[in-house]
Amino acid sequence: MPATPLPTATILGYPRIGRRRELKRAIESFWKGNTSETELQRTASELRAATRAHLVELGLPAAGGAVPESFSFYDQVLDATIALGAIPHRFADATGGSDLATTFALARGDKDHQPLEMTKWFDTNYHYSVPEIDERTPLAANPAALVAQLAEAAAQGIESRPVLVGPVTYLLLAKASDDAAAGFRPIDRLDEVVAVYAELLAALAAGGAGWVQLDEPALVSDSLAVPRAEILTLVERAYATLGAATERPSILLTAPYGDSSAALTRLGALPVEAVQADLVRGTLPEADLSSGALATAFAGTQLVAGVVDGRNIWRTDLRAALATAVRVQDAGIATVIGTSNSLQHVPHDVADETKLDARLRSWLAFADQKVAQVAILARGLAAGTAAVESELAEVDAILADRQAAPGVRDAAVRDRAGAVTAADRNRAAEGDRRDAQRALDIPELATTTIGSFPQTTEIRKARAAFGRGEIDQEAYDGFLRDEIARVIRLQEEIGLDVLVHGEAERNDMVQYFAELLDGFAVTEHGWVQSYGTRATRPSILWGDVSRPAPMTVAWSGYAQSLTERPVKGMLTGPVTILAWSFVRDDQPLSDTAEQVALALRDEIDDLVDAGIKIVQVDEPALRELLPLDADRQAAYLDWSVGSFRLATSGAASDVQIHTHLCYSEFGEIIDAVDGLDADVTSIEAARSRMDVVDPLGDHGYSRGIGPGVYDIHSPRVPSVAEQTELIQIAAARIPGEQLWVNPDCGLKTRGYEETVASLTNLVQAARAVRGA
Ligand code: MET
Ligand SMILES: [Zn+2]
Repeated sequence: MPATPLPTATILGYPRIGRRRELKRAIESFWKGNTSETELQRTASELRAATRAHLVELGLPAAGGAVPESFSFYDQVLDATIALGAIPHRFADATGGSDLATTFALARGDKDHQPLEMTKWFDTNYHYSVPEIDERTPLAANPAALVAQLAEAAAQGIESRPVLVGPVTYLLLAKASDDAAAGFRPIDRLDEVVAVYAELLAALAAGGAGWVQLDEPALVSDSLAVPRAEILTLVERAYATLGAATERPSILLTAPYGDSSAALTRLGALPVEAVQADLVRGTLPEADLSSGALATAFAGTQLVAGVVDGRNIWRTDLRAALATAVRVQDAGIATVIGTSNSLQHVPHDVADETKLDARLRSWLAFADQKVAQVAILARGLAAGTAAVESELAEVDAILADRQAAPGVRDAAVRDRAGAVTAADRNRAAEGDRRDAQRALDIPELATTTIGSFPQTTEIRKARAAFGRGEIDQEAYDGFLRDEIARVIRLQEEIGLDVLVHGEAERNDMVQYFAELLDGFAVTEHGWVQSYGTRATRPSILWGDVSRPAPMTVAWSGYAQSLTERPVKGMLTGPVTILAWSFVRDDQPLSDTAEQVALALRDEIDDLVDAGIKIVQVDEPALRELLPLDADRQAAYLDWSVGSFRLATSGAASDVQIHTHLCYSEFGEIIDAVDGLDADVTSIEAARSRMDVVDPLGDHGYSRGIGPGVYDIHSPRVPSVAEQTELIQIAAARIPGEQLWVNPDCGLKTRGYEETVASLTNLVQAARAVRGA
């Protein structure tokens, strides 16, 4: 039993990067050698202290473990790797010195070591460093950082709660290292890993921790290697052991990012002191709630009701959130107000957005506002709804204002979306399109790129100068036109078949469109960590979406005017625009996607009128938004594919529609990819050495396909021989007239030298295979 119960207000985690991305700057300056490790540690420690004090100021109790210790230099999964001492053998000679040095060595690699792979964390746009585990990976508890942070907090008069990715999730997110025997699965080492967690917990208890938080989002996912029912059994096994440990803090077990309702009663029965449920994405187990089974399971266990949404930036409907928490409490369960997941996915503070429209701003809640909301709800839960009636009424009024505000609902947009018919989602038959597109005169094994060319310092400088008003529109446009002309000439010289304009005008493939569409707003400081020191600034999609004017036609049309070869128009698809923005929560995502699709449909029309014959609509986030919950996947794939088809089906048969998806694990969505009905699809494949061509071959995929032959994630230049071999692997399974030759993804993060060398080799490789 907990010595002290968890206070009734908590959050699962807070942004780590700093209000002005101080941590990013400090780390990058350390990487450059401008500051010492001691200085970096001092900055980090100051940032942590400021965060703890700020959370208390915002209403989290200083005592009792309400304040999470969720700092990370780089990534929380990597932190768990360090805490478990699970350093892959291949890094044995690369670690060194301190935990921090090891962290950066694993995250970034060096000339002799590929870094740990990075992949998306559940259905978010945050990337974690994938642990590599085999039978012999060392495991040894390393609680130093966790204990030190606890002591730091104590010195500040705050009793904080260390946060760690839990053992089951950690192992399910790991991959078997290259040294592992065939059939080895990291999860096979669960018992050993749990023993190390027990040691970590003992060290935390000795260090004075009253509570520890162990995150097990694996509990809500159907997308992991182990079926969900089995994950629950593994969690039960792990926490039976951890719960039985005598030297440990009280355990808060969390199940963020999705629906744990089917597991919640069993989780409540575990020998832990608190369990969190995401009640935004998820629901309560109604039958067990009304029968009393949930209360029985939770006897002696607190339930952290995750009623404040940690994934979006809208003010919580406090009345509804409180009602949910009250239902749990009235069932006889000790209830704590919490967030649905860590606030690491939202920016710091709405108050920083002084340039945002005041009315829009009043509807928003970033991390700080969400903490304050948690505190209000906790007061309401303790003292009754009446005690917080004025706060609830204030939110009621704000939500009503939002619903009634101009632009939130645009009759013309809604009428048009309402009139969409099935015919609007269908193009002519595939064969007819193939015939009509022969006029494009595209060779077998046609070579092309994915869209962006290197974003050079000069491009960034020009954009910044234009942003500051130092150069005018005319000068900036002239700069971009010169850049486009250069990129077109370069592609002709290299000998590519289908050209691109290079995307020099785009700061970001989503934000560019968000700035030109109605219904979006852009923030000034709304940074969210994407991975390591990288952050993105998602736009806010707040209203009905429409296109006041063409967005890309001038650039693409200009590029096409410079060459005889076809230039691909380049658009970002509806799902990706939604996935990488903060989207409205007052209507189904599918409705929002339809509006974006209609705007893109008009853009394609205008591109074609301007002489563009090939249009690529990128959907790299199609896989990312796939719900973790298997029950919700079919409906998602249906609307997401439908929105792509709505965007692209206005194109006549002689217009070739391309799409691009940059990941290779697409076996599970191959039917959906087929359903997009794009004439040509490019996908990532180089790193997996064309693994995707087998599923495609088995599937009998009949349209154009461009499996990447050039890994653009590193500056390495792939040789002609290497790219030839990859093309040959693909050509063995896919007929030449269907096969395209292209890199894995866009080139914007690459330098020119390596890009030119790699593309030159790519063209030669395609010619070699064609000639063979
Ligand atoms: C993340 S997918 C990127 C596609 C985009 N057209 C580019 O080349 O950059
Ligand atoms: Zn890509």
